[in-house]
Amino acid sequence: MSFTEELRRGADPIYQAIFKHPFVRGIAEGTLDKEQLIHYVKQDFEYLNAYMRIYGIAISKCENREHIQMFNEQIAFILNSEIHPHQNFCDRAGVTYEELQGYPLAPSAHHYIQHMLTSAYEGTLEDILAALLPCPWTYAEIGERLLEEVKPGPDHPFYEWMQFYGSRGAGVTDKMRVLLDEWAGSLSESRKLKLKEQYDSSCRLEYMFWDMAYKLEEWPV
Ligand SMILES: Cc1ncc(C[n+]2csc(CCO)c2C)c(N)n1
Repeated sequence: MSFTEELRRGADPIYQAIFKHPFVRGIAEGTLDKEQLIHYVKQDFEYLNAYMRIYGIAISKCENREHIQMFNEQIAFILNSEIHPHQNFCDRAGVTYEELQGYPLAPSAHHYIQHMLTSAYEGTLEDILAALLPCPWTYAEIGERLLEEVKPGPDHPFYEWMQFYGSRGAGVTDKMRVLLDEWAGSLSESRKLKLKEQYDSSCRLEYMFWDMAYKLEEWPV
């Protein structure tokens, strides 16, 4: 089994909890409230800004152009394409995308971003990939499962969202996995354990991000 297969298998209980989460079920069933969609997009807009900055830190640690290009392409993809699923949520909530931009981070989004930033500033490229990987991997699996289960037509309120994440194949997930598997091959068991901790934390924080949006989580004071 490859290193990233081991990571995925070890985190399976978290993946299963994400698939069952009421926000994800709400996408399948088209039952999310306007406020929940708005909270998600406000927080995710900031999350994606942070994600691009972390790609930038990763670029600063790259030793060849092939790797620089991969991270650079991913930044461009976030800027130009990841706006489509957000637009789907905005349309359903009856708001413009622009009015949801520039809000402060809620606790779980804050925690997730801090976790990725710590990996990026303190770690190596392997640490960064381990912390970034659950983002595309969980969304690709959610999208594929929802397309398979719901088989949405264009009249489903979250048709575009499901098409976007469910039909791109493994894409960036595979690119990150190939690199991480290659690099992890020469690492000690204790370093691999550290990478697993980075990966598992991001999986848990993916769960928390859905939960934050569903419960409209804010700082209590
Ligand atoms: C909390 C959260 N997690 C994952 C994604 C999905 N996503 C964000 S960037 C990206 C591509 C990485 O190059 C993917 C798949 C999201 N939008 N929000």
